[in-house]
Amino acid sequence: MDGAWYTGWRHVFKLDPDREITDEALEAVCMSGTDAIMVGGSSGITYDNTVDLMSRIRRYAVDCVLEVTSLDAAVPGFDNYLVPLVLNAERAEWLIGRQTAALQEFGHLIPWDITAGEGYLIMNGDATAAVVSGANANLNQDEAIAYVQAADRLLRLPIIYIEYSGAFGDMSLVRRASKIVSQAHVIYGGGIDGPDKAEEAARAAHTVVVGNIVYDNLDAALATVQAVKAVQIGVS
Ligand SMILES: CC(C)=CCC/C(C)=C/CC/C(C)=C/CC/C(C)=C/CC/C(C)=C/CC/C(C)=C/CC/C(C)=C/COP(=O)(O)OP(=O)(O)O
Ligand SMILES: O=P(O)(O)OC[C@@H](O)CO
Ligand SMILES: [Mg+2]
Repeated sequence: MDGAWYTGWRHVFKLDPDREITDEALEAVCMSGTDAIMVGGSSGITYDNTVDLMSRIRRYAVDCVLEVTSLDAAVPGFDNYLVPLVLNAERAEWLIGRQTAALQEFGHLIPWDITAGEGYLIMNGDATAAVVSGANANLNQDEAIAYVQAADRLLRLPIIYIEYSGAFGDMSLVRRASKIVSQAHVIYGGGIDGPDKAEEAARAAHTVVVGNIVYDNLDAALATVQAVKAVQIGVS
């Protein structure tokens, strides 16, 4: 693993431009000590709601990263950009088709030095991202690990995102993934509802992403920051 901009992240909050957040809640999230705010969502993302959320986060010093899921919402001005590729999508459209279509239109504008691809392995079939991309989440652990190895060793993607959005995942899979990668950075997200699950995930993944609980229970969300920072990943 090199010293790329994401390698120091242990804890990240993901905020959805399509959901409401008060100024007070946003301030608490941005001042929480998290390593970065990732802006992204699977549906309802527009240029206007993305610009609006970015400019509100920009009042704070925290790094602000856009996960680009729609060309319409490719907003300039973020610190970094992440482009998802769904590894276990049923159709190539979600693995590489939409991305190459975007490059034909936008390729000359992309700030490559602050942009990285992320190989999404979507393991919760009920997650919006799984439904949108038709991901085959019905994988056993060995099959899932084969995707991780393909992304790391064959495609040499810099980031592998094990996504259980809405449900807490199999930490033994995440641990195995973090242990087996040769160069990729493993991000885990899904179902973290407070410090206990955050700590468990932090022992298994390089980076832990906390999303929906920000909107459902802010205090529990804020408590995940210290929980993650207090432990080290338990793989080597
Ligand atoms: C200067 C300038 C204009 C900068 C922009 C530069 C830039 C980097 C442009 C990118 C160009 C490019 C190649 C874009 C590709 C865009 C694209 C259409 C990609 C496809 C994305 C994709 C595979 C989407 C599928 C769904 C998915 C994996 C989403 C990931 C995010 C996610 C899971 C969010 C969580 O969603 P949420 O709504 O919270 O879900 P729940 O309901 O489960 O909570
Ligand atoms: O919303 P939750 O379930 O915390 O998941 C976080 C993130 O992985 C979503 O893309
Ligand atoms: Mg969400």
